[in-house]
Amino acid sequence: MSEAVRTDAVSMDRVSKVYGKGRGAVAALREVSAGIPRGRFTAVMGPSGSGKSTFLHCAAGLDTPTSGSVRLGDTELSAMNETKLTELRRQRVGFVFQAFNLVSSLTVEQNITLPLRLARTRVDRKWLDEVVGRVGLSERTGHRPAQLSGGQQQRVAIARALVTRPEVVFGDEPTGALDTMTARDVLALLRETVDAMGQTVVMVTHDPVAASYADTVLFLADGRIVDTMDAPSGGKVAARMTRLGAWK
Ligand SMILES: Nc1ncnc2c1ncn2[C@@H]1O[C@H](COP(=O)(O)OP(=O)(O)OP(=O)(O)O)[C@@H](O)[C@H]1O
Repeated sequence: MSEAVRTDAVSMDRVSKVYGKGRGAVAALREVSAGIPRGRFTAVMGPSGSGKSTFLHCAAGLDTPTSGSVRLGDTELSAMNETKLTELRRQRVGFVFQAFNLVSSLTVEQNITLPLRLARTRVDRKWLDEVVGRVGLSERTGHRPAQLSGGQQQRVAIARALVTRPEVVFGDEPTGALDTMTARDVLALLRETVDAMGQTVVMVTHDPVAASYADTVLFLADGRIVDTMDAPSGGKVAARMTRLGAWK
């Protein structure tokens, strides 16, 4: 394997994030160091308030750490200003959130290609067709979001995240608003983007079964990574979460 292939998609080195100042200050991340391997599916779990969203936001350049270093590939994010970070988020990463965040007046295809238009990038028709086919929406490209089920809307959001060929897709509770069966379909799709397309995916979740779709689970507690688990099963993840006091 070449050096370039082995490097992490995201590396975090002693990342701390403190919200607020003085006595009201909250340390959301405390000297977190982690590598997100390329072409793998990583889940981030932990009790409520443990810092999962903050971890994801710092890793994705949506939030700036108070101290420490975050690198996307070879690019150091902490040195970038907001304009450069916006550009980087548009071009190099994709996002899937719990709320699908689709534009209701646009068709499925227009929603999917929106990041390209914002970045003034040409639509690669072949790639668009592949992405749309992969998420199973080829027959729906002219529909509006309101004409789709929740699961289909999240598929549109996943296609929109993939269309720019991002280095990493970040998901913040991407199945949080979906029923169990639909959630499994969406998780299987994320898994497939890793296995069939070589995509790197990082996902924050509360759900041990969702985490079991990942290759590796990072466990956060009180702003620190306290454990990692490879080849997770729902049962093993749930047991670990119970030991962290997540479900008292
Ligand atoms: N903008 C903010 N201002 C002040 N405190 C914040 C802010 N965002 C997060 N926090 C605090 O930082 C800590 C970590 O929050 P974070 O949202 O990262 O946790 P989480 O593990 O994602 O939680 P949950 O599972 O409940 O969504 C919490 O104590 C939270 O209250």
